[in-house]
Amino acid sequence: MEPIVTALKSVPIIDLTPARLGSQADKLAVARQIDEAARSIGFLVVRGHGVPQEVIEAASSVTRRFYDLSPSEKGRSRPRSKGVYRGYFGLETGNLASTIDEANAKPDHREYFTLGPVDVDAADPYYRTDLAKEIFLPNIWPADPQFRPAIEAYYRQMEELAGLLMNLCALGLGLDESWFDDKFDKHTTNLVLSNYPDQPDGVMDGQLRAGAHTDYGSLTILKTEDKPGGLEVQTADGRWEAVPIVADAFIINLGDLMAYWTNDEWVSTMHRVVNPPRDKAVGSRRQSLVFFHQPNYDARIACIPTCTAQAPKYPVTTANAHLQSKMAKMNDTPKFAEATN
Ligand SMILES: O=C(O)CCC(=O)C(=O)O
Ligand SMILES: [Fe+2]
Repeated sequence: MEPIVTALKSVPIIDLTPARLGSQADKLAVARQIDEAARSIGFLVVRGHGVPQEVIEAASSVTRRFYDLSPSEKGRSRPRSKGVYRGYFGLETGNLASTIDEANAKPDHREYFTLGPVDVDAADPYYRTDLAKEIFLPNIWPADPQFRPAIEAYYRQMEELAGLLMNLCALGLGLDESWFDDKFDKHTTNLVLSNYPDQPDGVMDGQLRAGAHTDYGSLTILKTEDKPGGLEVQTADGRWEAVPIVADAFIINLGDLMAYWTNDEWVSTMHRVVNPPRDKAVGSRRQSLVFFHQPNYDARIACIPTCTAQAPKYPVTTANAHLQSKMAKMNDTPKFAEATN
């Protein structure tokens, strides 16, 4: 049976099938729907995406198995040195609301596992500079022999879907569909597997599963679960609304770089993950597979040629400079310092 679709007019559900299998005109029609969502709410739900269900299920199930391990077993996947953004980070190591400079932001009631690109060609000189070596760090893999193949397969499927979405974004913005290609051909995307545990004892005052924030990259592809205590977006008039969970679909949202590229014609929308109601706190455990599509580290982020109706608002930057400024705030927590010592 299909889960209930929460009625929410502001986050549209878009079928990608015509963009994958149809004519150029079909593709353009889908691109227009994406453009409309991107201008109004910055979130969309996509179905007909072509990602095999078994790849999603395998990635979800190894993730679940990983989070079922004891704290000390999970701790074996912790990074061994400071500054290594790979592997397992425990509860309250991250503080998403601090990335929007929220005073008094509490660390997130979430644990996560993060990995970077899975097909780096170590012989390519691009990856051999000192900066590139800091960015393309080797991934950390837990002992479960099924974990790495399932997660790598999922990562590669997300790369393909993200490529399609970026082509559609380019078309939606009136650019050649390949406009973003050379900005993502050596992308630095992190896949974050997040777990929001049950909250039998409640949480600190003001603490959330994930504090309000915008995402830092170009776009985010999210696979999550329909559980009490879920994802909310902030609408233009400041209200928080639940994002619909649709079977066989992914939630997509734009990140800051899209707002910079488009001079705010497209929105990087504020969102958060709320706590379950107290009477549903047990059994509310929720996991998310979050693909933060992030350009090449040296990609130049400047107002794109079709978005110059107003004078450019943002100084020119690079993808990595923006990411690092956000990560420094996100990881400025006592538990992050402990975890990476
Ligand atoms: O778990 C979710 O639903 C979304 C989490 C999120 O917004 C993030 O990790 O950036
Ligand atoms: Fe987010």
